[in-house]
Amino acid sequence: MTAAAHLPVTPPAPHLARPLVMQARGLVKRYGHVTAIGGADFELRPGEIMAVIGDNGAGKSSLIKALSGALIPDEGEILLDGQPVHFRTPSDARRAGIETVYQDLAVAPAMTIAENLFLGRELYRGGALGRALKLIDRRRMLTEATEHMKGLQFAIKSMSQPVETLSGGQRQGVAVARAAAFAQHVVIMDEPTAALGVREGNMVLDLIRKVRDRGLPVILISHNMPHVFEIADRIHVHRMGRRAALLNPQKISMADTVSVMTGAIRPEDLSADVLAH
Ligand SMILES: Nc1ncnc2c1ncn2[C@@H]1O[C@H](COP(=O)(O)OP(=O)(O)OP(=O)(O)O)[C@@H](O)[C@H]1O
Repeated sequence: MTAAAHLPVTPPAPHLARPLVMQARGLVKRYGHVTAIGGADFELRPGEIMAVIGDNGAGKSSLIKALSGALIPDEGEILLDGQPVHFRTPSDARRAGIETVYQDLAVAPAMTIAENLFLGRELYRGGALGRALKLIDRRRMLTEATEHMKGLQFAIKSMSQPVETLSGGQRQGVAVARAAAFAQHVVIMDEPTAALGVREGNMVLDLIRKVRDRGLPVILISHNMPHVFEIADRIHVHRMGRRAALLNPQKISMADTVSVMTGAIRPEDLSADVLAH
């Protein structure tokens, strides 16, 4: 037996042992003289809500675009379940199981909730011929939409209701529910509560928590600090094109977080206990 076999083995903390769902290393994106992403790192663990915060122009959107295939980085790498991926379009990212909910609601108001849930992924009846003839299986879409919404405890009377009859929060809820239905790996949400009132914003936060609790990790870009602190497991602070700090919202105050974001507190001056691991 070798000496090493006698060494005590300290198992890593359970959350550290979990593999990363998504990781970005050293991402760079330049537009002429402007560096939108300047060597950014990012990581996402299974089943967590990772908030991404940063001042205007910090480069949050650019980072998210790189992770969702809407932008091709000049340098760096993105790993999904530990494997390098090279997204050239948002469809590439969707095919890899990454769904994005954009700030400007991507719902079709005149269509029903069920149709919106299946928008671009309609179910057809009658096999290959039915698909060729575009025989949409409305009944199955309605049943599956109802089941899915029930699973998320989304209280809506009828899935055949046109989305234009819903409140802003409910519409955003439909967009979130659609992302949750099709995402295999990651849901990215860009300011999902920005245009909503207090009650509706809370409803969408609840829905995001349910998505997380069903095991899907969520990346949440938000300027709304109370929302971030209410819902995030970890906070990625983006500043000047890169990750400035990874914070633990259970340990750091909202005021200090904002100071890190604006540069009033240098990340290296933070005490170790407020950093997220
Ligand atoms: N297509 C582009 N062409 C030129 N410059 C760009 C482009 N996209 C982003 N930038 C620049 O890159 C920097 C980061 O922009 P980005 O939109 O990613 O920041 P942000 O943190 O999302 O800002 P905001 O919160 O205001 O949306 C800014 O200086 C921006 O002007």
